[in-house]
Amino acid sequence: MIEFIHVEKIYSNKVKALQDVNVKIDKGEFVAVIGLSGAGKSTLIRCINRMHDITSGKLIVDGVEVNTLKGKQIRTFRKRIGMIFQSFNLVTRTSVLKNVLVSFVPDLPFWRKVTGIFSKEHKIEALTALDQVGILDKAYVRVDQLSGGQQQRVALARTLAQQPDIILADEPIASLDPVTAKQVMDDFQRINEELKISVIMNIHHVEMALQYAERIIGVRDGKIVFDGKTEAVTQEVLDYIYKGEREVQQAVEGEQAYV
Ligand SMILES: Nc1ncnc2c1ncn2[C@@H]1O[C@H](COP(=O)(O)OP(=O)(O)OP(=O)(O)O)[C@@H](O)[C@H]1O
Repeated sequence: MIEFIHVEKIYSNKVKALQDVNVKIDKGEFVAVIGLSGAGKSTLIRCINRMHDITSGKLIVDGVEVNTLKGKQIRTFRKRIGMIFQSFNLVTRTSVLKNVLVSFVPDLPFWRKVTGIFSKEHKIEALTALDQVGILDKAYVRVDQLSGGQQQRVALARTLAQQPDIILADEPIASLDPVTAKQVMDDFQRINEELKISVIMNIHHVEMALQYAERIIGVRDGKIVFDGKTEAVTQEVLDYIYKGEREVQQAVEGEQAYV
């Protein structure tokens, strides 16, 4: 479980990116975080794996208070949390398989790191991850010969090979065409349902968020202004998240989902 308790994040330039954030996310949930550009969505998800330090409050992930972790503890903790980016973050001039095998590098003995030789078990795990996202046949293809959607699947396979409990996805479909974006969202859904991995996704495509996530968190000016089931998201709710219209706020007073 991920729990934010009165979390605040102030960047060194004094920008308050998160203000009094209180959220609990259970294992296996598929959560989409939506809101305007600059609302604090990336900051919210990047605090979970300690890419950013929180300024105050508590952030607890599976019983671990994230901000008390140090050095090697952070690396061990991060292995359980996969991260997917808009830009895929792959080494494009090498094979798909090698890109997935990279996820094992931190665990390798020194000589294997130096020689780049991976064990048969690691290769099988990497190929299994590629199979899980439907691109096993591309294992020996160079990444720069793949489409954007296929590259995002390689990134997803690399994360799966880590066997994470949680996947954080920061705008994973932002640079994909609508058809490919849908395929990648299908992958996330399958992984979430079949492997019971929690997915917390920062996403600008509201329709996609509503179609795939079971829960929506709306962020505005660093505050959570909506947190509820996807079915509860109406046009009024979206106006509230994106525009913060006072009339809307008054109209929905008393609704539990608004916070
Ligand atoms: N490293 C940083 N240093 C200083 N300010 C930052 C940093 N990262 C983000 N900010 C600021 O914090 C606020 C929240 O940014 P964040 O990137 O979390 O928003 P976002 O909702 O993810 O936006 P987008 O949808 O454009 O990615 C913004 O005002 C942004 O300018």
